[in-house]
Amino acid sequence: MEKSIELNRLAIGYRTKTGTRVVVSDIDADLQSGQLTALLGVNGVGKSTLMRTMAGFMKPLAGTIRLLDRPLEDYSESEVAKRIGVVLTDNCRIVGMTAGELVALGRSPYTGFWGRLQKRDRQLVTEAIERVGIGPLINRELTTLSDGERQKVVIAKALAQETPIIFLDEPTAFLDYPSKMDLLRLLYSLAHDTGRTIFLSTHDLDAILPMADHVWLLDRERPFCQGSPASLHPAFHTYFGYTDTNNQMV
Ligand SMILES: Nc1ncnc2c1ncn2[C@@H]1O[C@H](COP(=O)(O)OP(=O)(O)OP(=O)(O)O)[C@@H](O)[C@H]1O
Repeated sequence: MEKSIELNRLAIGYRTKTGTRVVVSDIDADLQSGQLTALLGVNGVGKSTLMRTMAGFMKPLAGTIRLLDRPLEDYSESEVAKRIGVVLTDNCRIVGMTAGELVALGRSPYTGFWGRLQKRDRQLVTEAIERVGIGPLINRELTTLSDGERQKVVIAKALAQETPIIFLDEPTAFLDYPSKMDLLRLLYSLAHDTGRTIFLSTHDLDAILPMADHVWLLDRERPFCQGSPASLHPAFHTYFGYTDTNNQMV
């Protein structure tokens, strides 16, 4: 296992016309390859902001981010796209595009947006489609799919992108229970069998805690903390009123 991302004294938030809005500060943490790390916290605490900042979509307010042992700001956008695949909650609805075409766009960091797919690109797209089980959907237009179906397509696109690191913002949000568990098993096996770094945010404690190798906790009142699910178990109760018998969610 290696550190794939390292945060030092990171502060995240927004620069607005009236000033700076700090969402979270003093984050010291790292993500390891071969592990599934879960980012937990109540609504509005800063999970998406953190993920967007770590993916280079937003600038940190302070502190540093290192990606594969180099400062994140030293990478170009396309260099980051070859290293981090990002699945956000926007749940992509591009009019006129089929599911298969969206998955194929996962290869665009290598081919350019309009680039032709080579044999290996097509093979990776096919493998991603099979792995997520969306074969029957590939000729359907994205706008005709259910939220859960579209979510799986976006995840297949991230797999086709073949990055060593994958970020997913609430990937289980639209999924029914069997699909949720299938997806978490898939992400766990991507981490453990292929050595990828998987980093996902979720409110679904019961589903994620048995699967996660590591947990990051964001809270408005308390400093950032991280650890194994077992070591943080008392904190889940303090932070979220969670017990593992009543199916409460964060
Ligand atoms: N563009 C923006 N400008 C200013 N503040 C913002 C902006 N986007 C989000 N925020 C604020 O930043 C804080 C963190 O939001 P964020 O979306 O990161 O939370 P979250 O933990 O992902 O929430 P949820 O679980 O509801 O998705 C919130 O208070 C939100 O209102």
